[in-house]
Amino acid sequence: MPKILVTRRTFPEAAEVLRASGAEVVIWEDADAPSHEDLIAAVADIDGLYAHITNQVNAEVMDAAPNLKVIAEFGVGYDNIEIAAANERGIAVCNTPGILSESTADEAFALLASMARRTNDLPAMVKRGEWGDFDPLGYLATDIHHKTLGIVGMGSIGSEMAKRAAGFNMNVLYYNRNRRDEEFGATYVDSLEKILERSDYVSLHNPLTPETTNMMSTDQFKLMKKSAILINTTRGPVVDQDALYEALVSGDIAGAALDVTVPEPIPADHPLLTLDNCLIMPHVASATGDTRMKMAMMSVENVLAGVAGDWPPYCVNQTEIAGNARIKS
Ligand SMILES: NC(=O)C1=CN([C@@H]2O[C@H](COP(=O)(O)OP(=O)(O)OC[C@H]3O[C@@H](n4cnc5c(N)ncnc54)[C@H](OP(=O)(O)O)[C@@H]3O)[C@@H](O)[C@H]2O)C=CC1
Ligand SMILES: O=CC(=O)O
Repeated sequence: MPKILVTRRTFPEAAEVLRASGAEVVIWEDADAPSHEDLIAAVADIDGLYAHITNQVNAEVMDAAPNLKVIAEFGVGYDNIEIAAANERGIAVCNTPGILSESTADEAFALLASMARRTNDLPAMVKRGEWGDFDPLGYLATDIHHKTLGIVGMGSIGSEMAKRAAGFNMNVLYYNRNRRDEEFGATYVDSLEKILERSDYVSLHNPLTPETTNMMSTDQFKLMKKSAILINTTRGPVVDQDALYEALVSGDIAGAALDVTVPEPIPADHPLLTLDNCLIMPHVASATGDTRMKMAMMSVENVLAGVAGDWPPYCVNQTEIAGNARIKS
């Protein structure tokens, strides 16, 4: 009987499908995610790992799990998994692409709109009783319509962002390393520098990789318009947070909305939390009930296929491990 570890609580429906497969299923139900040491202890005899962003699944974890055949990440980003180590060991790595793109773009666009129309800071002012008499020059916001949105990383989520921006009559630019065939009305820009210079809003949707770590730092903020707003719903380390703080305080950019930070959770005394022009959400862009349920079911499908010796439907390293895959040995 294969054994599966689920590293966070999950929907009862997903747990039921896992258990109905006949596998032995262990679900980490604690409010806190397992520590790295807890994870190492818990994987000793597992065949499948249903993993979450809360844990780094590195070579050390993989070496503690000699039977591990498949890692099914609950999410599309899998930067928390040491993919080179999985490839070396023939462990299949899977994710949940596509199904969360619309919810994630909804949140990214909501962050953009909130920063533009000041739903981030003005309600707090009203609650403090500081709403003065009507003032034609007071509480001024920034338009969304006819402004330029720069999308960095025009993949599945970036494309959904472009569609939303079109509905708001925005001009849309995008930067990818490769120009797309389907552009959703957006205009391709061939460098990060150019898109930063030209955009009123910059929304990040590229994955976290060694190349994109600290991709947004002091030099990049200085290229942006002083009126520009940054939206980051991809991964915290894509933005150099110290440089962002300086840019927000010095006025190099006007504002930032972040769904993701370093670390997560961000400590309550972090300097970014003192700024009115910075809005921070607790990594929830995909977090609607419907979408999270679909992600859970896709993760279940992936992990069950892997422990049964089949290629998981959303395997990201099938080509790399074709010759040494544990699920086939
Ligand atoms: N906050 C949240 O809750 C969520 C966050 N995410 C994050 O969003 C990311 C994107 O997801 P998704 O849209 O599905 O991924 P996709 O793979 O569909 O799209 C990623 C895009 O980024 C581009 N890209 C890759 N590297 C670079 C680079 N160095 N510079 C510029 N563009 C680059 C790719 O194009 P090309 O290869 O041509 O460069 C591709 O178009 C995930 O990796 C995850 O980190 C996802 C879901 C929810
Ligand atoms: O952060 C979430 C993801 O799906 O990636």
